[in-house]
Amino acid sequence: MIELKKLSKVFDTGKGSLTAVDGVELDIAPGEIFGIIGYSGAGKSTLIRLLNGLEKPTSGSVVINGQDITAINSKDLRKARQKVSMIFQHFNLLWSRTVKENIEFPLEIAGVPKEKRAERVLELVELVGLAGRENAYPSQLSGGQKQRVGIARALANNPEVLLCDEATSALDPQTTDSILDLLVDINKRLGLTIVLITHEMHVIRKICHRVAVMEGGRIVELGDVLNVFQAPKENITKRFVAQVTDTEDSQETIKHLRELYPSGVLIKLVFVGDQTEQPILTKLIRKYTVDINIVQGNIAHTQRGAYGTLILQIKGSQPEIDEAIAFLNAEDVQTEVMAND
Ligand SMILES: Nc1ncnc2c1ncn2[C@@H]1O[C@H](COP(=O)(O)OP(=O)(O)OP(=O)(O)O)[C@@H](O)[C@H]1O
Repeated sequence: MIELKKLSKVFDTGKGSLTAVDGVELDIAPGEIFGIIGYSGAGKSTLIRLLNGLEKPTSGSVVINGQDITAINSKDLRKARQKVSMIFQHFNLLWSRTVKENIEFPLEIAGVPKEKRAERVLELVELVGLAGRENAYPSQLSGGQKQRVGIARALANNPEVLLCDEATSALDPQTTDSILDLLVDINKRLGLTIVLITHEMHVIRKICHRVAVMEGGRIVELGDVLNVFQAPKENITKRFVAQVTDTEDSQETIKHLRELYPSGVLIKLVFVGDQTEQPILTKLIRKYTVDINIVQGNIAHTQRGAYGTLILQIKGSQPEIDEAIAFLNAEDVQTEVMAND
């Protein structure tokens, strides 16, 4: 669906050149919700602007549905852009137009006849849950409602790809969740491919199937969301995962837990998918003569299944503890001893 090949963008800043996107190779499948996460300056916005042809690459190509959008003339590019639409952090609505008129705008530009436009606007208003608010002006809407207008407008010309540029960053947590639910719903109902950029791991966790982590213009880690949560490789990815799971493995945290739980073994367990629903700890306690304290726990649900971490204090004789850990590993629970007395 989307193929990025050796994609680079170098800006001439006056003080020298700056590589914002550096040799990115990426394939995004049709119907996928793909997230790109990175801190400010990582190159996410530049990458997304390259994806919709707003920015021309210095080298490499962007192929969408077999068409290289970096190698076509401006007329064809305009056409290709209709297949790729976008929603923005600050909504970018026309303030002097009502909800209905904002949604109608891209249809007018595409030359859709008036009657057809009215029909389509009605459908879109229903789809994004704005029925009854058609004649309101953006200034009369909440942030979440404004983004719903943005989504309806982006879907007006039946795009194949929806790009989301920090689409929920200006919203409160509850509204963020409702907009993310709407995106998942649209993805399922319309089979739309969604590519989003964000600096919030919560967004990736909640709706993405796969994630790429960007740093210094490069993709430094890429994978299925559940795998990345379970076993982040790069330090930057670990920091993003910690945003959501809350079980930071920093020396500071371990020291603090050790002070609170000074004896026995402190062990971190990682459960994935179906395991999160199994009574593994019950089995463990029945089988081995060890005492267990639950020190910290967390479960996160992703589009690819659940992911949980648990920190336990296990007390008992060393051979019993070793056997208990071997049992957990045999049950495919990932374990990591954080401290041992
Ligand atoms: N038009 C431009 N001219 C010069 N430098 C640019 C331009 N656009 C972006 N940059 C630089 O490219 C780098 C990547 O910026 P980009 O906006 O893509 O990052 P980002 O990950 O989206 O960060 P943010 O979330 O802060 O926008 C930054 O160092 C930025 O200053």
